[in-house]
Amino acid sequence: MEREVQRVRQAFRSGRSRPLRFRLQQLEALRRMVQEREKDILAAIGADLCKSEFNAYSQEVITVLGEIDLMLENLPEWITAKPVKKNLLTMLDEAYIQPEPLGVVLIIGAWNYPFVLTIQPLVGAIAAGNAVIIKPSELSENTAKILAKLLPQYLDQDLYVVVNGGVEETTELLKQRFDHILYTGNTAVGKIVMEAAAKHLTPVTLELGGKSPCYIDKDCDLDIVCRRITWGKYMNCGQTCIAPDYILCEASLQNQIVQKIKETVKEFYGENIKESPDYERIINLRHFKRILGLLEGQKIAFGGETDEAMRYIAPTILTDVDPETKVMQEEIFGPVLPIVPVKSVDEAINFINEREKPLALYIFSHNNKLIKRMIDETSSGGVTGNDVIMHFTLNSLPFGGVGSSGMGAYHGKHSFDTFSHQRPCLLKSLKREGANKLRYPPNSQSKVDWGKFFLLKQFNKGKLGLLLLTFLGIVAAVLVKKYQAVLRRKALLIFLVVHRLRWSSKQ
Ligand SMILES: NC(=O)C1=CN([C@@H]2O[C@H](COP(=O)(O)OP(=O)(O)OC[C@H]3O[C@@H](n4cnc5c(N)ncnc54)[C@H](O)[C@@H]3O)[C@@H](O)[C@H]2O)C=CC1
Ligand SMILES: CCCCCCCCCC(=O)O
Repeated sequence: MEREVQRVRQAFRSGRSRPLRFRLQQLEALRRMVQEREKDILAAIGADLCKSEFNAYSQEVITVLGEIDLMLENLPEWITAKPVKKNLLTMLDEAYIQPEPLGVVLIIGAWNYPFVLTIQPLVGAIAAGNAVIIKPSELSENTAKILAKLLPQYLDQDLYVVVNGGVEETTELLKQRFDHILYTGNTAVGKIVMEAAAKHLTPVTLELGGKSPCYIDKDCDLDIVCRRITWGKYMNCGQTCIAPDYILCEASLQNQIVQKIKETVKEFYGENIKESPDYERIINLRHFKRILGLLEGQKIAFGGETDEAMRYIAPTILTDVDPETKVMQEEIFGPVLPIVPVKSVDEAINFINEREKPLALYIFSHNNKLIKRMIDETSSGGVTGNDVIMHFTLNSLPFGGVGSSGMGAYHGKHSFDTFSHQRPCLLKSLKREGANKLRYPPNSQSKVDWGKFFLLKQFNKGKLGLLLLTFLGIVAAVLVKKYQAVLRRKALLIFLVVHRLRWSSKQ
C-alpha cells in the first residue's frame, strides 16, 4: 500500500495534474467514461442495490454528469488568482489569493449510492488539481469492481488510482500520509478516519449520518406533504443518508399521515411492492436483521412485511413511537418511518436540540415564519423546507454535516474549495525601502504612531492627519517637479495616501 501511495505522490510531484488544460482533459475523459460505459455502470449499481436503470441514472449518474459540466464551465474562472483589498502599506504591491491543489487526496466511498458518493468527490479533487486514491465501499462490490476496471481506461493511471478491499485494506491505507481525506460513511468509522488522519495532521471532510427529523405543521396540505415524504423516505429502500428518519407532528395528524402515505405507496409502487422495479432491497443480511430489530415492540400502522431471502422490507410506518425506544436511538437507514407525537413547534425544536445535530432537517408548513424560526433555533447539516432530499441536488449549496453528522462540505464550487488550499500571495518590490524603516528596529513611539496611522482606520480618519498629508502632498509635488525622475513614485504614493484618507473620512 505504501508503494502505491508513493507512486501516486510521485505522479503528483511531476506537476502534470496542475495545468488547467490537463484538468479539463481528465474531466472530459471522465464524462466520456460515464457516457460510453453507462450500461455497465447502471448494471453494477443495479446488481448491488437491486435498482432499476432509470433509478440508477436519475439518482446517481445524472448528478455526476451535472457536476462535471459545472466544473468544465467554471474551472477557468475558479483557478484564476483573485486580487484582494490592500491597505496603505501595501497599496503599490500585488496581493491576491491563488487556489492550489492540496496533493494526494484519499476518497473513501459508501455503498448506498456507490457511484455518485465516490465519483462526485473525485470530480472536485481532479478539478482542484490533485492526485487521488479512490477507495469504493466493499459492500457495493459490483460498483467497486467496475470503477477499478473503467477509471484506468480513461484517466491518468498514475494520478488516479482505485484501491479495492475491505476493512483491512482501508486500515492499511489510513496509515499512509495523505493531504486530504474525504470519507463518507457511518460516524463510528468517521472517528477512526479522523484519528488516523490526525497522526499526519491531514485535514478531513467527514460525510456522516444521523437521524434527520421531519416536522409537519398542522396547517399543511397533507396530500402533497405525504407524497414528498414517501418519495424521499422509501427511495433506495430508505438507505439514504439524508432520508427523513422520523416525523415529528401533533398526535392528531398521525392517522391522516399514515393513510396518505399508504395511498401514495400504492400509487408509486403498485399493489405488489415486491414486483415494483422502483423499490430496492437492503444491501446485506446484517443490515436487514439490524432493521428488523428496530421494529421490535413497535406499533406498526402500515407495512412491516419482510422477506429475508430477498432482503425485502416493505415501506413501514410506526405510530406513537416512544423516543426512548431503539428505533429512535440510531439512524434507521431502511424503509421504516416512526412518527413521534409532539404538542407544539416548541416541543419539536427542543426535541431536535436535545439530540445530536442531524445531517438534514425537513420542515413542512405554509407558514414561512415558522420555517425560518425552526431554522434559526436548531442546527443541522442542511435544510429543505416543504420537501425532502432536494438540497442535495442543488450544487451551489455546500453538502455536508455538522457536529456528529460530519464536518466540511462538497458539491460544485464547494468541492473545488475543499480540495484546494487558498494560498495568500503578497508580491512586493525591492524598491521603496524607506517605508519599511517603520517596522525595523529600533522601535519607538513615533514608529508605533505611524504604524497606527497606516494600519488602523480610527487613527487616519482625523482632519489633522488629512491636513498634514495634504501638506506633505504639496511638498512632494514641489520636490517631484525638481527631482521628477527620482521622486515620481514617492509622490504618487503620498497622493494615493491622501486620496485614500479622503475616501475613508467620508465613510
Ligand atoms: N453524509 C453523507 O453524504 C452520507 C453518509 N452516509 C452514512 O453512511 C452510513 C452508511 O454507510 P456505511 O455502512 O458506514 O458504509 P460502509 O460500510 O460502506 O463504510 C464506508 C467506508 O468505510 C470503510 N470502513 C468500514 N469499516 C471500517 C473500519 N473499521 N476501518 C476503516 N474503514 C472502514 C469501508 O471500507 C467503506 O469504504 C450511514 O450512517 C449514512 O448515513 C451514507 C451516504 C452519504
Ligand atoms: C433527484 C434525486 C436524487 C437523489 C440523490 C440522493 C443521493 C443522496 C446520497 C445520500 O445522501 O445518501
